[in-house]
Amino acid sequence: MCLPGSVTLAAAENNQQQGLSLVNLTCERDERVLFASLNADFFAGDIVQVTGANGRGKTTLLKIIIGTLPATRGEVSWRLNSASLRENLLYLGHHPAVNLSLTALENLSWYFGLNGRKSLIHDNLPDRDILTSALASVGLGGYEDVLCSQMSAGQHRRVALARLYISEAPLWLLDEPFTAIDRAGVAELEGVVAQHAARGGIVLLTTHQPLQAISHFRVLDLADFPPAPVEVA
Ligand SMILES: Nc1ncnc2c1ncn2[C@@H]1O[C@H](COP(=O)(O)OP(=O)(O)OP(=O)(O)O)[C@@H](O)[C@H]1O
Repeated sequence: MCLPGSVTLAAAENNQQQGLSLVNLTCERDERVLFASLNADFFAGDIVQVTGANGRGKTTLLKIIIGTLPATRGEVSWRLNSASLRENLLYLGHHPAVNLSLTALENLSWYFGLNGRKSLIHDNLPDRDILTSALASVGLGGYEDVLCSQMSAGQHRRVALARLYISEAPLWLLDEPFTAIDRAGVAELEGVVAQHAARGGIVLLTTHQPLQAISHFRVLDLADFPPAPVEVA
């Protein structure tokens, strides 16, 4: 099966066999090569920190992996135990993507397609309990019904990160997830990432901060995949 960009899906028999391969991936933007001939494999249990200086292409790489940007050359090959990338993938983008005109609970509800309308959330107590608990886990207990327009940047990020506590997707792609999060919050969230990998999940994340609370992770440094030097005649 082919998806937009350079993404293909292959069948995996179970969660443990799920994974992702980047094959000879090269990306040019505005006639500038960001990275070239990037090969990497990701397996169940992997935590991979994608590193590189500002503008090196970390966000671009994640977008290529999920198929919203095309690679110039090469292939992204997912191995999934169901045909749906959407079911298997949790992607948190660079921006928290919080709707300011909705409450924290409505935003979280919307993410999961439960139903963003307040009346239905309130009628559906089991869902509300699950979402309320997730918000409490990111330090937003008591903020369920507060409009996001009345929250800080760090709280917006926390609303988005609450998804980590209720996601059943095995594959997490997190672009700068800890931006605007205080130190205690980062340590807690690193713990959630580590637990997810310990259960057989795969996490790719970009962050400029060193990981403190995660003991086993790999680094994918985009500086290791530089474009070939231009030959001067
Ligand atoms: N919307 C865009 N249109 C064209 N080029 C873009 C666009 N966004 C980014 N770029 C280019 O792609 C390059 C890589 O950007 P990207 O956001 O992937 O970098 P990054 O490594 O995630 O950076 P940062 O650490 O600053 O978030 C940038 O240097 C920029 O020149």
